Amino acid sequence: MTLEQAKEKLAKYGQEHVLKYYGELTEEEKRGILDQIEATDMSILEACKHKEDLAKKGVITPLAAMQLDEIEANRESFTATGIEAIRQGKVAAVLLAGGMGTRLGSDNPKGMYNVGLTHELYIFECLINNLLEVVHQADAWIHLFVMTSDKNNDATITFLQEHDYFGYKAEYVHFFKQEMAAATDYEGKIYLEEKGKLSTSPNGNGGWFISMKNNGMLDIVHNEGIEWLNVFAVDNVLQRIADPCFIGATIQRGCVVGSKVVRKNAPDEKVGVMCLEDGRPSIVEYYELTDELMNAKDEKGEPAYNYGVILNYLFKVQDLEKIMEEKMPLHIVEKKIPYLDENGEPVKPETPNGYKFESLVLDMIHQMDSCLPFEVVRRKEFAPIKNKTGVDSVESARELLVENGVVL
Ligand SMILES: CC(=O)N[C@H]1[C@@H](OP(=O)(O)O)O[C@H](CO)[C@@H](O)[C@@H]1O
Repeated sequence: MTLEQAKEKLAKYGQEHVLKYYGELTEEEKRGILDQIEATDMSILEACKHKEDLAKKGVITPLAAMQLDEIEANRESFTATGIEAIRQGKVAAVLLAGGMGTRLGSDNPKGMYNVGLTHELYIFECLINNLLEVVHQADAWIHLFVMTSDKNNDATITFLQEHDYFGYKAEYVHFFKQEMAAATDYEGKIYLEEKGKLSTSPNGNGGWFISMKNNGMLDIVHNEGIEWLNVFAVDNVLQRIADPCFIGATIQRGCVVGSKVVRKNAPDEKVGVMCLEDGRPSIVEYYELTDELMNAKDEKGEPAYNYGVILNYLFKVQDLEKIMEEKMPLHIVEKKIPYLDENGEPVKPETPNGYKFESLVLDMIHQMDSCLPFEVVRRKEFAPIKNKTGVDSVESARELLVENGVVL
């Protein structure tokens, strides 16, 4: 993009200020900021002007989950169907690993965090071990796509290479980067992180499939005949990946998405809840859950929205391709964004000072025609590591790993 073109684009969105220091930049920095301006989707920034409308949901009603007793009664048959699909190469896994271990006090990618006590045991290693169990059970390799971000791509690739992918077969591991979105002040003006660099952050986990497409991953998907993608988050060290029983249940029920859920342990637990929205499957994220929904009861007096998602979804590729062109809802999140003050000095704010813009994977569920909420046993499959200590932490995950026979 030329300087003239950049100016034109910026003028359209009222963002001319980002070129304030352009005259002081080296040739390389000039190229850098022009490239960034070209790559940034600025239309989304308009969203802060009608922020209130963004999170508006339709009419929410309960959606029943397939519960543990029903799953147990059909385990053999579901598992056989799942194993068959895996052997035919129809299933791949997608690890969402664009995040950093910041909240765990680390500057590394989150997956590089060591949860071991007497020996090294990294988050990535736990996940790969879990997937390897299925590889052995099915006696077939499963393609693993790893989504990184600008912030952690090189470190992630080097780390996994250095550790020989923890025993995974290298040809079956593919990396792709998630895209970045600009971060702004409360007026929707993009911050500068450096004189020649816009402030950006990863665009949320909802961009995973588009990023796969933009990075050529769908060629692999098509060439290999992959029909199902099991998307999962880096932080849950206990989760079963490409779980044959879950795959088989989703296929047998004729659903285009499966979503692993746990029974919530408290009305305000920080998990998205499965529901119907205007009659279609949907998820209300915990920070958007109203008190009314939180406390609603069904006819048996049980909480009506009692199933929380653990961020482990099985999507049918064909249906993902159908919705690819549809616009996803935007979520605006308040955040601490490092910026340059009016004198061009870098500032690291202590409190939130602006917005970042994200699309969320859970919104894709609402774009799908059918979804099977599939209950799993919390203490066997849900040990998310969000913090260092307390709820959903390194400590609680260690306890659960030990309980499940993992030596730390
Ligand atoms: C946007 C998104 O996918 N949010 C997920 C994700 O939330 P966190 O904010 O990362 O804790 O993980 C939760 C499970 O640990 C899940 O319940 C929730 O829906």
